[in-house]
Amino acid sequence: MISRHDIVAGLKNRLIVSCQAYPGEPLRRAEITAAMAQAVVAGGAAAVRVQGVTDIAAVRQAVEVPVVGLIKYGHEGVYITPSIAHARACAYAGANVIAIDATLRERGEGESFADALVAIHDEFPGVAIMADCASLADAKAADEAGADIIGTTLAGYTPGYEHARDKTTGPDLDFIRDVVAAVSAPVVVEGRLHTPDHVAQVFELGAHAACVGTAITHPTTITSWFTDALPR
Ligand SMILES: CC(=O)N[C@H](C=O)[C@@H](O)[C@H](O)[C@H](O)COP(=O)(O)O
Repeated sequence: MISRHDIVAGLKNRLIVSCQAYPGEPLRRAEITAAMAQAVVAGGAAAVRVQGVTDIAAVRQAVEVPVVGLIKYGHEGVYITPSIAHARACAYAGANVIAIDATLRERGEGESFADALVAIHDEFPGVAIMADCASLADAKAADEAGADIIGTTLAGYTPGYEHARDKTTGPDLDFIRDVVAAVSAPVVVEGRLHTPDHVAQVFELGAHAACVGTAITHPTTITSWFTDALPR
């Protein structure tokens, strides 16, 4: 079996594509997510990021590339794989990498990011952990805890958090620069990468891999970018 270190090494200089539809949206069906995953892999995606056990299981069957799994539980506070039980569910569904909120915020179950990391590494040694961070403090703590990947996913999305960063238009380049300089784990840049130029920029800053969601797989938002350009 391929080790979690090999999974992460295989993502170097590659693109991960997040295939997610949100609650109530027309594309929110596992077979559609699986087809979307196949489509982005055909375009060169080296891994796919998928939310929810049903979608993770469907995508695991549909593509050969690593699946970065997460469970969103609610949409406020700590909502990305907020407990060890959620992380376990991702692993059982077939995720090769599990994305977990790595902010230093309080969480309901009282389990920290580090608790979840230790539990999953212990129970599923082949599964890598991606620390979804919102701040430099999160990234340093996650690196210290032994995260396999440091992700910039949550920068700009943690209102009220003492370490919160403003939501930049496009990627938060200052944050990315600081994280790359501060941690030893590979950095996957995720969040508001809307153009190929954004992707090129973050690799220049030292990203290990880039993860793009909305700009590739969320047609409602992409359409609104175009309708916003129509004459009024
Ligand atoms: C903040 C949060 O909950 N991010 C989520 C994480 O899984 C997704 O909604 C994003 O689409 C994903 O991070 C990719 O980012 P972007 O869609 O900007 O390329």
